[in-house]
Amino acid sequence: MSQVALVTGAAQGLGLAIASRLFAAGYAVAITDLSLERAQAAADRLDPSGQRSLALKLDVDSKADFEAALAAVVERFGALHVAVNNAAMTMTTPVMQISPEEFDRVLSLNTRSVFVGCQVFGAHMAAAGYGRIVNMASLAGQNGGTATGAHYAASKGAIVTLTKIFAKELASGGVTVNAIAPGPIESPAVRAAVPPERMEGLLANIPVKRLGDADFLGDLVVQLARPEAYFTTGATWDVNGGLFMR
Ligand SMILES: NC(=O)C1=CN([C@@H]2O[C@H](COP(=O)(O)OP(=O)(O)OC[C@H]3O[C@@H](n4cnc5c(N)ncnc54)[C@H](O)[C@@H]3O)[C@@H](O)[C@H]2O)C=CC1
Ligand SMILES: CC(C)c1ccc(C(=O)O)c(O)c1O
Repeated sequence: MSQVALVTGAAQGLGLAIASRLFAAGYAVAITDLSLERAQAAADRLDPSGQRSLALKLDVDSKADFEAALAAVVERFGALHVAVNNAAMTMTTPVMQISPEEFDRVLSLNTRSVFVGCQVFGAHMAAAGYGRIVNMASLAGQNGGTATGAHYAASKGAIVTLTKIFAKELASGGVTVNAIAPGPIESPAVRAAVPPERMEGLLANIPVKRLGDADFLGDLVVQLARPEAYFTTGATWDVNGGLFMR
């Protein structure tokens, strides 16, 4: 039986790249997203036979959706070994104009979702005595991001802290919890956020002068998901072309 992974926000972008690399590494993969149709379309492209994939609706704002997705994965594949809390939203509003409601919305979708995902998936994994959780943070959570993304940056910084807390809590259950903090990665979201005329300026600021590679992030998840990766937990893996160094 294959090892089993679940990725949130996996219908496109980095989540899809991560799901694809896990699938290529032999995992059975649950591709989850806000829209079941988009998750199903991504799963159909990845795995036309449907033998090692499962498309699910999982709105990360809903704890019930996490619980239902876990139950569906266990029913179909028998277990869940790897969970990637990837889904998030961005909003761009000058920091002094962000309303409390907008702040709450971003923190709920980006941070509370990771908290709930670690609780729900972590409890299942710890009961089984084994698991791997990877949380998607961001360079913005390390360096403060931009003046129009204060809530986004704060939401991602909090993921780094939550990752350490759950790593300690779940270690005795054989579960590791790590975060990845990417800088700008070649992806639909970066292409949408950075118009062509601003791309040169962005690249000029990156020490390696290139965008990051989404498949590399997927391969990093595959490495962190290996049983042999038991000794890295609570860590945040920077993938940012030199934009932030500890
Ligand atoms: N693209 C980049 O360069 C960077 C991305 N990141 C992080 O990587 C992750 C993925 O980013 P991208 O692929 O660029 O984003 P994206 O916007 O292309 O994809 C996000 C996916 O999440 C889904 N989603 C949105 N709300 C959801 C909800 N409530 N429940 C479930 N799914 C939902 C969307 O439908 C979409 O499929 C995010 O956590 C983001 O903050 C971090 C640093 C850089
Ligand atoms: C694709 C989005 C807008 C994006 C771009 C850059 C960063 C970063 O450098 O930290 C992000 O976190 C993003 O989400």
